Formats: sequence, structure tokens, C-alpha cells
Amino acid sequence: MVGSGPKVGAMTSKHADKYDELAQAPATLSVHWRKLSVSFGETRALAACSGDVENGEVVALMGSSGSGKTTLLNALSRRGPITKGMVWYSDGDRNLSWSKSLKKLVAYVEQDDHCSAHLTVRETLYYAARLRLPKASVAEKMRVVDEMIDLLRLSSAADTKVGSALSRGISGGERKRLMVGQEMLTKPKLLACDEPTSGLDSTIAAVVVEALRDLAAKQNVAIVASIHQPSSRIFLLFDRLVLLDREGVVYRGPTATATDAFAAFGLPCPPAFSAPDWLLEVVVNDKLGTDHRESIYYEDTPVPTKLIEYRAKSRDNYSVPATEQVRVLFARTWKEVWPSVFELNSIMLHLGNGILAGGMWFQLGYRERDIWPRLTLAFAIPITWVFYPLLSSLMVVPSNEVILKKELSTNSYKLGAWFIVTTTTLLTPMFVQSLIHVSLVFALSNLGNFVVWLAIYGTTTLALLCYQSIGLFFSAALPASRLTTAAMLYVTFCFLFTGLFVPLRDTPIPWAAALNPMFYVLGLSVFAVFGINGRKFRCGNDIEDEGTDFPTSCDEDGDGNIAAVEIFKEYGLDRLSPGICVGAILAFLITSRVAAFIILKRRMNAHLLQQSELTDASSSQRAAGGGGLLPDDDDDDVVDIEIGATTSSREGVSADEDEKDVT
Ligand SMILES: Nc1ncnc2c1ncn2[C@@H]1O[C@H](COP(=O)(O)OP(=O)(O)OP(=O)(O)O)[C@@H](O)[C@H]1O
Repeated sequence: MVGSGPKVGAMTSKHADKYDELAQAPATLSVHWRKLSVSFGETRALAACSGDVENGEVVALMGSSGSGKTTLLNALSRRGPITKGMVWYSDGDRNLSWSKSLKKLVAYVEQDDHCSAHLTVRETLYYAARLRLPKASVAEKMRVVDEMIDLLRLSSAADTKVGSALSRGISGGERKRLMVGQEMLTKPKLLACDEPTSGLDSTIAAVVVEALRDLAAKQNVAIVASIHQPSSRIFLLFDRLVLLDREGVVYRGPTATATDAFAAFGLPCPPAFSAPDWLLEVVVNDKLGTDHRESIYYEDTPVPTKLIEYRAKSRDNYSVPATEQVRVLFARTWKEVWPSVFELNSIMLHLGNGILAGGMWFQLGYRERDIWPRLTLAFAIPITWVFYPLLSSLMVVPSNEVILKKELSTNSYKLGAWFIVTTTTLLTPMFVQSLIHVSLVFALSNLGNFVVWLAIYGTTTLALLCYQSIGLFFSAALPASRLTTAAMLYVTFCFLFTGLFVPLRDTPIPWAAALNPMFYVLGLSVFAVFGINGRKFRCGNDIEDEGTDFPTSCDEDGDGNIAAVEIFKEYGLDRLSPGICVGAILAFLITSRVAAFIILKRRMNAHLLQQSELTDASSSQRAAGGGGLLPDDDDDDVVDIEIGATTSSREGVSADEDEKDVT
């Protein structure tokens, strides 16, 4: 909607000096937008609208569902596209264009932000401070964390775990404030919050909005928050309101006088309605009509004639050193993983599995009839450690993606550090649990001496590492909705094509085993069970006339001994050697792990590139000669510019200096 503000001064491309550079970080930020609209293909997500959020104030963004509140927040914080219109930022008298350096002063709190369930409020903030405040000393970081806890009124919950749907932790309101606190540690000057009160009752929601007010006042931050159906009390905690419908802005101005403005147009708030309910009623049912829409708001800040680009000095851009990234990530991940290492359910599960398997293969001997049970046991032990690591790593990428994107975009750490730390830390519970399982089955089934145990545990560990890597590959390469199907099909393939059930030469695709890591795991496990202690098996079965499967070793009377090599031959494993098996498993392990990392890196780079393109949009306009960003002299009183429509060189633009590669 077009405001009734003053006519914007004439501007043409002759303003060659309009983009100066600012080296000093702005002390405050206000954001202004004019005739801003966003479309996704044919879908109009935000109709042309204008507004301002001044530093130190908290502005509510209300409107009908689908009116574009989230889209507007994304556009203002440059996380989302701008199709037409203009957004600029101001620091007192100076008007600033968007730049990568400015991005560090703009924070965004998502509606469904994620944080670790196992960390306390203080730990969450402290780890965030360690990653995002590279220049601060430990004491300063702790002071900033304590200050944030006080400011957001989180003192009583400071040492409570965040919790999750499954484990009780802090309340919903405390969680929302923690999300805000995490973003505010770096002291941004503009904060966009997507529905900070959603899911909260009105008392708790009021505490959240009061905390935002405190932040705005004490840290001089401009805050804009989308909000659904606030109570009157919460509504009035906001300084101003931007009320949207699908056609644009219906009202922007002080919250206190919003209903008066509507009353002036014959829409007084009925006694049965609270002010915010009535405003929503007006927009949802389009009661205002087109006549009055444009007249309701206050005067616009004039569109500037000159924009300055803030370029931080490159030394202001660095992140914490790689060793510190690894230390913090490890400490943070360990806090999450540690409780699962000796978690009662999983210990019981693996003890139970061990006892069941030990009961089935109980105290095996060294007769011919023990060969098949030993062989199947050599299969059964590692197969457990194929399923668990594969299935438990499937969700690693989907469940971390939101936080990963966020932390990578704030340059908190490199993807490589995260990948190494997370994937290795997650192995710890599996190492402990496989140790329990393997040792129990081993002891109950009488598989051999310590060296045999070591070989079997080594095989299991290799299988575990290999299948965790394959799980990570799936996790990075496939959408979450396809993961279980793909993994189950793959597990079935691995399970069947080992040569154990049907000799591989008798299958239509005998070469399939070569592509099956389980084939090599089974081979190695059979070597461990039969080949290490050199024990031979006494020929003969208990059942008369049953004959022998090993005629070269056993005579007609059933006398003789069967060596391991005969067993390998009988089951088609004689062409394998432990070296080939280890080599093949390592090849699968390394290939899938590296592929998982490369794919994840591409995914994250694509996200960062998209953000970077949004950031660069205004810079590209600038490089195009300036005519695009600021309005030419025409009859319209607001700008109408197609940001992003211009492609051009970017000489003199700071974007390159901190171009991101997440590795
Ligand atoms: N990436 C996108 N692609 C296509 N359409 C989109 C996209 N993002 C938003 N939209 C559409 O744009 C419109 C505005 O979406 P937006 O999420 O900004 O609305 P909202 O006011 O925040 O809604 P709500 O109050 O229901 O959360 C909706 O119709 C939505 O479906």
C-alpha cells in the first residue's frame, strides 16, 4: 500500500557519490522498507508494503494467515528474496545499504528454532558465546552470558536442561527467550522474531514480549516480531503495529491508537472484542474496504538520496580458531551423547540381545555339526552392528540441518569440524554397547580365546564404522522422507547377498556380493571364528548315515579332522583373505564417509550461496550504476525497483572478502 507520506526527493544516476563506505560499525540500526513486495514464481507472498522499525522500539507484525509476515521478516533480515521495492537501514543520520558486514548486526529468531535438549540454559548460551565471540576472553564470555540470563529473566531456569518432547526441561516461554538470548549474544542491532509467542499462554507470552522490550530498551535494538492473536496486554507492550492483509499494509502506527484510527473510518472496536482481536477481524473479513486503506498510517521516513555501505575491517570477520571450534563442538556434542552411553534402555537391549544370542548358540563345540552354527554365529554377531549404526545415523543430517545452516551462516565453525566431531562422538555409545554385546555372546557361545575375541570385536567395529558411514551417506544424499525406505532396501540387499543363504555363483547376479560390504564383513568374521585359533573340527555327525560335507577331510567312517581352509572352500570364501576383507570394508567406509561430507558440503554451500545472493542483491544494483537502487524522479512517491533483476560486475563490493566455503 502506498503511504500518504511526503513526496520523495528526485534521484537519478547522477548521484555518483551516493555509496560511500563506512568502516565504523553502526551504533544503532533502524530498518525502513518502501513498496516492498515478494513473489515466488506466480505466487505473491507479500503485496507491496512500506514501514519502519526504529532502534529501541518493538514493532508487532500482525495480519491474516498467509499475508506475508514471515516473508517480510525474511526480506528485512535478508534471509529471503525481495522482488520489488526498497529496504534500507539507518544509523542515526546515515542511511546504509545492505552488506555482508551489516548482516552480522541483524539477527533472526525462527519460529521453530532448535537447540540441544541435554544442555542447560547457561551451557547453551556459553557454548554459543564460545563459538560466536572470538575476541572475548573467557571471563567476558561468561559475563555476557550472565547478563543475557538476567536480561531475559532466565535466572531461575539457568541451570535447568532445555529438554525435549520426551524429556521435560525448561518451559516453552523460557525456551523462546533462550532462542532470543542465543541470537543476542553477538549484540545485533536489529532482531527479527518469527512468532516468539506461538504456543504460549498469554501470561507466559507477556513475559517473552516484556523481555523483548527490555532488550530493545537496554541494548538499543530494533525489534520486529510477527505475532498471532495477542491479548490486549501483550498487544500494548509493542510500541507500534504493522497490520497486513493479502493486499498489503492496512495499518501502521502506534498500537495504542490503532483502534481509534479504525473507529475514525466507522469501524469502532465493539465491546465484545479486544483491540487486537478487532484489528484481525477487520483484516480477515476485509471490513475496511479499499477507500480508507491508504489513509490510516503515519508519515513515512523519506527515502534517502544517498546510501552508505558498511564494510567491517577484515579482522572483524574472523571466527574462532579451528582447535577451539573442535573443542567447543566436542564439549557440546559430548553433553548430548554422554547420557546415551550408559542409557538403561540401550544397555538392557544389548544385554538382552547378547543373552538371547548366547542362549541360541550356547557352548558350541568342535565337531562337524558345530561348523554351521559357528558360521551362522559369525554372521549374527556383526549383522547387529550393521543395523544399528546404519539406522541411527540416518537422521544425523535432517535433525541437525536447521542448526547447522544457522551456525554455518553465522560463521560459528567450519562444516569439516562439525562433521568430524559429531560423527565420531556419536560412535561412543555404539562402541560401548557393541563391547557388551560381543563379549556376552562370545563368552556364552564358547567361541575361543582372547585373540579370537579381539578379532571378532575388531570385525564388529569395522562393520560398525562402515555402516555408520553408509548411513551418513544416505542421510546427506536423500530427503528425510525417503531415508527409511532406502535404508531398509539396502539392509535387505546386504543381508541376502552374502553367499550364506544361496551360493553366490547360483544367483543371477553373482557379482552383487562384491558391492556388498556385508560380504566382506562376513568373510572377516568367519576368519576370526575359524581361522585364528587353528582348531580343527572332528569329522562325523551324531546322526547315523548322515555322511559328511567334507569328504576330502573325513573318511567313510567319519574319522578325520576338518581344517579352517576346508570350511572356507565349502562356503565359497576361499578366494577372500583377511587383507582383502579389511581393504574392501575400509574402501566402503572411506568412500561413503567422504561422499557424505561432499554432498553435505554442497547442500550447505547451496544454502549459503542463496543467502549470499540475497546479500549481494543490493550490491549488484550498486555496481550497475546506482540507477536501480534509488528512485528516479517520477510521479510516484515511493520507489519501485526490481532488486535482483540486474546482474553486473561487483567491483568495489566487500562481498568477496568473506566469501564462504563451509569446509
Ligand atoms: N518459498 C515459497 N514458495 C511459494 N510460496 C510461498 C513461499 N513462502 C511463502 N509462500 C506463500 O506466501 C504466502 C505468505 O507466506 P508467509 O509465510 O509469509 O505468511 P504468514 O503471514 O507468515 O502466514 P502465517 O501467519 O500463516 O504463518 C503464503 O500464501 C505462502 O504459501
